[in-house]
Parts: sequence; structure tokens; C-alpha cells
Amino acid sequence: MAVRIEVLKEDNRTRARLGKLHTPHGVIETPVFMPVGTQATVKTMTPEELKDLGAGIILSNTYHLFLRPGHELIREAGGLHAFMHWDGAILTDSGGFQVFSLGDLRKITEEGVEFRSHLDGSKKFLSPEIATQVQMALGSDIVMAFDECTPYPATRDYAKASLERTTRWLKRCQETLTTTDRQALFGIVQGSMYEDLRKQSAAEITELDLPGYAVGGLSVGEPKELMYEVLDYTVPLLPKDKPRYLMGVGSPDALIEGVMRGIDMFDCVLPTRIARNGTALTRYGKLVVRNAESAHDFSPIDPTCDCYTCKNYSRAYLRHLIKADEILGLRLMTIHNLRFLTNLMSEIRAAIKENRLPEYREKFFYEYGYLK
Ligand SMILES: NCc1cc(CSc2ccccc2)c2nc(N)[nH]c(=O)c2c1
Repeated sequence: MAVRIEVLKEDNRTRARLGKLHTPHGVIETPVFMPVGTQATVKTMTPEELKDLGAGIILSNTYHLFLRPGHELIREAGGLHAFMHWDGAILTDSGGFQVFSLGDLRKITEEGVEFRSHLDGSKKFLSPEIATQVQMALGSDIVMAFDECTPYPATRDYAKASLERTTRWLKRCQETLTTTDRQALFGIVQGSMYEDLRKQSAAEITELDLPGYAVGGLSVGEPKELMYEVLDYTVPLLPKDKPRYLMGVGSPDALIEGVMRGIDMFDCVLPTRIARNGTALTRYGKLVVRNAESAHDFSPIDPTCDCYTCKNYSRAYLRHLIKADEILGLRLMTIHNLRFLTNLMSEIRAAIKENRLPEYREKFFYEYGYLK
């Protein structure tokens, strides 16, 4: 069955939408934050805990699973859902981004990307065809096209050549898929920070009438204001009746700003990564629990939070666990940060429903410390 979005409501003062993302593994309310499970696990969480936290869709990585344990083994296991015991939806990235950001000594040609494995330095090769076949072997519900995430900053000439190759690669991904499986393929708009190139990329990609579209090549080191500017003119170029996914974003403020600009789906490794080094997300900003200020603080991270961690543990105990490198500390911090984000997204959805999203943004930004 095809991946599709059911737009329930368009906000009357912003480009925000309330929707339901229909996938072969369930219906997900949008806007949605999707936890990242790079190596077939959202680090330290069991699938049951992810469900309890409110996650309905998680992300995984072609690049990492292709290198280890290999997509053939996962196919043998019955696919990624069976392998990792997750019955919700799964979106997999195509591997291009990871090759550029992880592997060094890579060579990009029209054919694909040659690189060295970050695990053992052996030579590997990913192409649109291989990346697509790997994702089909994994049994992903949403398959991302093999693209080049144009580095930042990029010259106009490089950005133009890069987006045009990404479009050619997208067509090769599409040709690799059977007609039914094409209903899972999301295209990725590139074009760096150039309005005319973003327009060109969006035009070329939406021509293929895909089930969903991602905005790539953002959150690559540019100032946040520039990212929002690019979204202001790029998102309106995408069809209203298709899901829009902003890749690799992001922090609570970026999630709200992205929703205001018409984005439905977000992912970011930061919340789970900073959790493991002892930083908690709260409505009042970030709390670095491992700092001395929490040593004698027997209150929870966030008294307003309904998560298992905030209901049962103190900052002092969490600081102790993190300082002592105790695995329970990683788990409790991850539980909190993921619950914070799923709560934030449900508050955003409620604000859209009740026509008060701009007011919600003002209040959140003021409390979070973004507005002095
Ligand atoms: N820095 C933003 C970003 C992040 C990701 C990774 S999103 C992700 C990460 C892990 C698992 C699933 C998706 C991207 N992936 C692709 N294919 N193209 C991009 O332009 C891009 C930009």
C-alpha cells in the first residue's frame, strides 16, 4: 500500500498542516519527530519503550546496515522489522549523506560513490541502484533516493552540477523499483542556498510525481536564519497533498520554525546523542545534568514532564549515573529527551488544531529562553 498523507487542516496564519501519514506499518500523526536508529536500534531503547514514548516511525541507515551486518543477512531474517522486532514504520536514508559525512577517501562519479568503510577501511561502492536494492532488502516503508547532500558552502556551479546529478540518480532509483515499490520512494530536493537552483531541483523532482518529498542539503552548517529563508521559498514548490520531510532537523526551535513553514516530518540524531552525554532537553532550555549544579538537586529534570525518568529519578541521581558511566544513565536520559520531543510535537499539533500556533511559538520561545 502506498505511503500517503491525509492533510486534516491547514493553519490559517502559517503554512503549518495537521495530518496523518499512512504507511504499511501504521498511521502516524503529523507533524512528527522521528527518532534515529542508525544501526537497527534507537540507542539504548527497546521497541516497547519506543512505543510507550509515543514513537510510531523510526529511521535507520542504509550506509551502516550495508557495511554491518549486511542487507542480505537482514533480508534472510525477514527484513528490518523482524530483525529488530519493530512493528511500526521505518524510513531509511539512502546512504549518500553518510558516505559524505562518515567515509573519507571517497570518489564521486556519475556511476556512484566509491569509499572506504569506516569499520575496516575496505573499498566499498554505493550507487542509486545498490542503495535502492539495499533498502528494498531491508523492507523499509519509506525509501530515500540516493542523493548528494551538497556541502556548505558550495559555489553555484558546484550546487547546480550536484543537484542535476541528484535528479539523474533519483530517476535511476525509480527505475530500480517495481511499480508497487515505487510507492515508497521519496525524492530529495537539493540546490544549496540558491533560490533558482532550489526551484530547478524542486521542479525536476516533483515532475516524477513521487509519494513524498524531502528537503535535503540544509542543516549543513549554515546559519539557522538562512535555513529558514531557503525553506520559505522551497517548501511552497512542493505539492500540498504529499508529505514534506526536512532531513536532519532538529532542535526544538527548528522543529517549530519548520512546522510553521509547512514541514510534516523531522529527524535528528542530536536529542539521543546529547542525552548520552548528559544533556537534557527541557521547556526552559537545555539542562546539562552532569554539571555540578545538579549534584545536590533532588528534583526531576523537568517537573512538568510525564516521562518515566522525571517521575522516578532526581537530577542528582542522573548526574551520578552519567559521571559513573552507568548504562542506566544513558537510558534514562534518552527516555526523557525522546518523550520531550514527542510531547513537543503533540503540543504543536494541538496548537495547529486550535489555531494558536504563532502564540504557542511565542510562549515556547520565551520560556525556552530564545526570546529575551
Ligand atoms: N544535515 C542534514 C541532512 C541529513 C541527512 C540524513 S537524514 C537521516 C539520518 C539517519 C537516518 C535516516 C535519515 C541527509 N540525508 C540525505 N540523504 N540527504 C541530505 O541532504 C541530508 C541532509
